[in-house]
Amino acid sequence: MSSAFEVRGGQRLSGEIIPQGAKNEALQIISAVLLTPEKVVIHNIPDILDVNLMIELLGDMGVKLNRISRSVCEFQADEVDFEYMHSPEFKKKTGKLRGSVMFAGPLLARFGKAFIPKPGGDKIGRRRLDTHIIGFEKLGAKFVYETGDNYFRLESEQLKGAYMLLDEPSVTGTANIVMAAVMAKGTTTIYNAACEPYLQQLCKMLNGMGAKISGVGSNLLTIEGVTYLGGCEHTMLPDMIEIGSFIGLAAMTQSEITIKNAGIQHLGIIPEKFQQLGIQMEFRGDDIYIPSQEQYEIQTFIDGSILTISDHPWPGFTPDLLSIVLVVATQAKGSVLVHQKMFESRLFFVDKLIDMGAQIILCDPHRAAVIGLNRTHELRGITMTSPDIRAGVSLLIAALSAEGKSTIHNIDQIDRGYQYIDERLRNLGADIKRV
Ligand SMILES: CC(=O)N[C@H]1[C@@H](OP(=O)(O)OP(=O)(O)OC[C@H]2O[C@@H](n3ccc(=O)[nH]c3=O)[C@H](O)[C@@H]2O)O[C@H](CO)[C@@H](O)[C@@H]1O
Ligand SMILES: C=C(OP(=O)(O)O)C(=O)O
Repeated sequence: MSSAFEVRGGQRLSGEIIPQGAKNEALQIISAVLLTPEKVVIHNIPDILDVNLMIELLGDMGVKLNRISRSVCEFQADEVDFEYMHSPEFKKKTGKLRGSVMFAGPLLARFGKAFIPKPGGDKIGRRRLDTHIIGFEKLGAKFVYETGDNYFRLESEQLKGAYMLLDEPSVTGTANIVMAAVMAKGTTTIYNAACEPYLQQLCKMLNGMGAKISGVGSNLLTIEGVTYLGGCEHTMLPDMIEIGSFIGLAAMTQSEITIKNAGIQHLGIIPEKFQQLGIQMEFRGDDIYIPSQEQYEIQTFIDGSILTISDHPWPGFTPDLLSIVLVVATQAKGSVLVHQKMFESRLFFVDKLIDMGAQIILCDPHRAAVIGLNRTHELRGITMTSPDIRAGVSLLIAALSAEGKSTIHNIDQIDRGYQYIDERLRNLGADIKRV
C-alpha cells in the first residue's frame, strides 16, 4: 500500500456518502467473540487496517474465521492457542493497535489467564491502563508487570463479582472489565463506567449471548455473572466519528453532502457541536443533509463570550472529533477555543494548519484558540505528515479546501480508521490520489 495522498484542493464536492461501521465499536465486539466456543456472526465490519489486524490476530490465536464478505465475518473461538500469545510476533502485532488490549477481559473470564503486551494506537499523550488492571484486580485477578518487555500477565482461577468505582470512565477499560465480569461468580457493580454507544452495543451483544447486564447506557452497570455464553449475531452502528468528519468536510469545502443512514439517535451531542460552529444541517429520516454554505458563523455563549468546545466522557463531546472541529473553525466567521482535556499531545498538528495560513494560537498542549478566516483567503496546499488518525483526516479536509496541491504522508494513520477514503471522496468529486 502506498504511503501518501496527493490532493488538489478547492473543488466543491457533492453527493451521498454512507458511513462505515464504527471502528471503536468493532474493536470491542471482535474481542468479545473470545467469550464463547460457539459461532458469532458480525455484520457491518469496517474494512480498515486496525480492524483487519484484530481479525488477523484472532486467526493467529487459533480462532476459526470465515470472512463471508468484507463486511461480514463469522468467528468461532472453540480453541485458543495460548503458546502463540508468548511469541514475539504476537507482541509485535498487538503493539500496532490499541484495541488488542481488550483481548484480556474475555480471556481472563473464560480461561483464567491473559497477557497484555504494551498496546499501540495513537501517540497522543499518556494512555495508561490503570483502570483496566485495577478493575481486573477487584475481580480477584493477580497481575505481574514484566518491566523488561512491558508485558502484563494476569491470572485467576475464578473471578468473583465485586463493587468498583472506576477512577475515570475509560472506554476500553470499561469494555475490558465488563467482558471479564460477565462470567465472574456473583454480582459486579461498575460505577463511573464509560457509556459510549460502543459500550451500549457491546452490552447488547453480551446480553444476546446470555449475559445479565443492566444499567446499559448509564454510568452504573450491574452484571450478574453467568457460567456460559453462547453464540450470537451482531451488527455494528454507523461510525459516529466518520459522520462528524463528513459534516466538517462538507462545511470546510462548501459542499452539499448527504450522509446516508447516520444512526442519528446514537449521535448524542455531536450534531449540536457542529451547529454551534454555524454549520446548517437537516435531518431527513435517518440521513443528514448538509447544504452548501458560503459562510458559517460560530455562535457565542449566551452572555456573548467566546465559545469553548471541549471533550468530555459520553454523553459529552468525544475527543476524537475535536481535531475536526478545530480545522472547520479555521474558515468560520468568529472565534472558538478548542480545549482538549483528555489527551496531552493531540493538538500539535495545528502547526501544519498555521503553515497553510490558518490563524491559530496554541495556548498550551491542551488549548488552541482559532480565529476564523471567514474565507478572506483560502488555506494554501503544503506537504505534511499525518501525526494521528483524527489529525490526519483533519489535514486531509484542510487540503481538500486549500488552494493548490497538498501531499499528506504517513497515511496508514488514516487508513487504520477510514475505509476506502480516497475512493469514497473521489465519488463526491474530490481530486485525491494515492502516490
Ligand atoms: C480503541 C478506542 O476505543 N479508542 C478510544 C478510547 O481510547 P481509550 O479507551 O484508550 O481511552 P480512555 O477512555 O481510557 O481515556 C483516554 C484518555 O483520557 C483520559 N481521561 C479519560 C476519562 C476522563 O474522564 N478523563 C480523562 O482525562 C485518560 O486518562 C486517557 O489519557 O477512548 C478515547 C476517549 O474517548 C478515544 O479517544 C479513543 O479513540
Ligand atoms: C485515538 C483513536 O484511536 P486508538 O484509540 O485506536 O488510538 C481514535 O479512534 O481517534
